[in-house]
Amino acid sequence: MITVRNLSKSFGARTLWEDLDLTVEAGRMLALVGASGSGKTTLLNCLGLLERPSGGRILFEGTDVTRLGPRGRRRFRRDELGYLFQDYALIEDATVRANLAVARRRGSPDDESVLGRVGLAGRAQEKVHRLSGGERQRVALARLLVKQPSLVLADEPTGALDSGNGAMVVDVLRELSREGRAVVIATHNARVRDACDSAFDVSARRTPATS
Ligand SMILES: Nc1ncnc2c1ncn2[C@@H]1O[C@H](COP(=O)(O)OP(=O)(O)OP(=O)(O)O)[C@@H](O)[C@H]1O
Repeated sequence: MITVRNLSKSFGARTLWEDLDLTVEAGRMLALVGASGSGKTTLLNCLGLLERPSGGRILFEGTDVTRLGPRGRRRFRRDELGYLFQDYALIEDATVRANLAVARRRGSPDDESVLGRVGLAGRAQEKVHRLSGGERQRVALARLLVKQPSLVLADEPTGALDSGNGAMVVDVLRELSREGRAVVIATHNARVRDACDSAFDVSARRTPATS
């Protein structure tokens, strides 16, 4: 699904990582681990084409997506990618239903089934800004279930949550991987790391990984 070859990233004179190689196949979950500041979020941003690597290639189903122009990058993000960030990235002053509608595409499951899956049955008409942090993260999860992206990138998705909500996030990400999506999760949480098929230590940065 996604393969990284000889990837490097520097900010000025500071090199975060270089010669980074990893592969995540469809149906697999990879944990990105490593010390704070080692560049996990930066790697996720490179995979999501939000940031350009300093060198190397990112192949998505054989295509080097680092070479895409602005339109190709937008299309890749729109059609293939799903994000789960700690700040939820939701439209705060819109309803839960409107937030799900943004991700809807042909063949998406209906709102009530995904809201039921994340424990928000009957909440579609509520405004997102009135929801708690855990509920917002569940809306973000529901949006992933609606979008059904091929590649899911999650940055500390359980960081601000209690253990029940954290376990639900991991369960839903696992469900998405079982359905054939590749899932990459940056995390400091040992339970989340252990729930993944394998872990890649960004601090080590020369260790090849396959998931
Ligand atoms: N646009 C930027 N310009 C300069 N430095 C940056 C930029 N973005 C990130 N960095 C630096 O790169 C380093 C890695 O940041 P990143 O957020 O990727 O680390 P991380 O492993 O995700 O950290 P944490 O576990 O604390 O979330 C940090 O030192 C950060 O300050």
